[in-house]
Amino acid sequence: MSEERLALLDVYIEQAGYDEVPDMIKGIHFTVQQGELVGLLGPNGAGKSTTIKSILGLLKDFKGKISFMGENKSYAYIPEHPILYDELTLWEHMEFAASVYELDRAVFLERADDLLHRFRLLDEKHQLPGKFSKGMQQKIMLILGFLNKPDVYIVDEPFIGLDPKAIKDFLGMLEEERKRGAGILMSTHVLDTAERICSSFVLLSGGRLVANGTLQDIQKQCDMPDATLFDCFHSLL
Ligand SMILES: Nc1ncnc2c1ncn2[C@@H]1O[C@H](COP(=O)(O)OP(=O)(O)OP(=O)(O)O)[C@@H](O)[C@H]1O
Repeated sequence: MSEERLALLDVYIEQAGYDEVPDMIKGIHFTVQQGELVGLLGPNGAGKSTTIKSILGLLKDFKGKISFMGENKSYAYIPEHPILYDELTLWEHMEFAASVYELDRAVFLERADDLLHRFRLLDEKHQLPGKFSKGMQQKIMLILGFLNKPDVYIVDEPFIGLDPKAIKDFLGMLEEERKRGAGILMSTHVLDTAERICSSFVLLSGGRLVANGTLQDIQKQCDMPDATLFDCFHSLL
């Protein structure tokens, strides 16, 4: 990534956590630049979700600074577990999101149609998503996230539950958004996909930052010049 690119998200976490352990994560800083896809990696319990909660402003004892920059200073959060209203249809969810984002009606209708088509949910648009499969519900979260075309995406483990076609559609959409200039932070355990699609990585362990940089930077840090991300990950942890 070139140095002149704008940092859209600047994360500086001095410490954050929960009542019992207020410093569950500590000393974590990194940026997400325009057009960059940053993989947030680490074993179970490493602090990935806590980092995301800190960025979203959900932790009361947070110490540090989170700065969103960019044209609109807008972001979308795509959670790991779908959060849906039982009494709203898929289309009503989309209309609700559009009104929160204050999207122009014509823009909304065009994007909505495109997204429903891409994720193959056109036939289900007037149905209640409560009875949809987990993967279909996950696709709704992706659709709602992509609707606003924000500056920054924060995506928590998107691959679990999606079928291979949906993963391909999702990755295609991410690529388009990167090309548009959006920055993406994505937590995942799927290291081979992360290695293929991410431009840089933030590796956490035990609530601390273990590595931050491109695959090349991380290979250098491990002194394993041709190693895969998977091998570097295990060497560093
Ligand atoms: N609400 C909470 N209250 C207290 N401790 C919590 C809470 N949520 C998470 N933790 C603890 O914070 C630590 C980091 O958890 P976190 O969910 O951030 O890890 P993660 O890297 O996202 O893990 P996974 O890959 O399993 O999702 C863990 O030790 C966990 O037990």
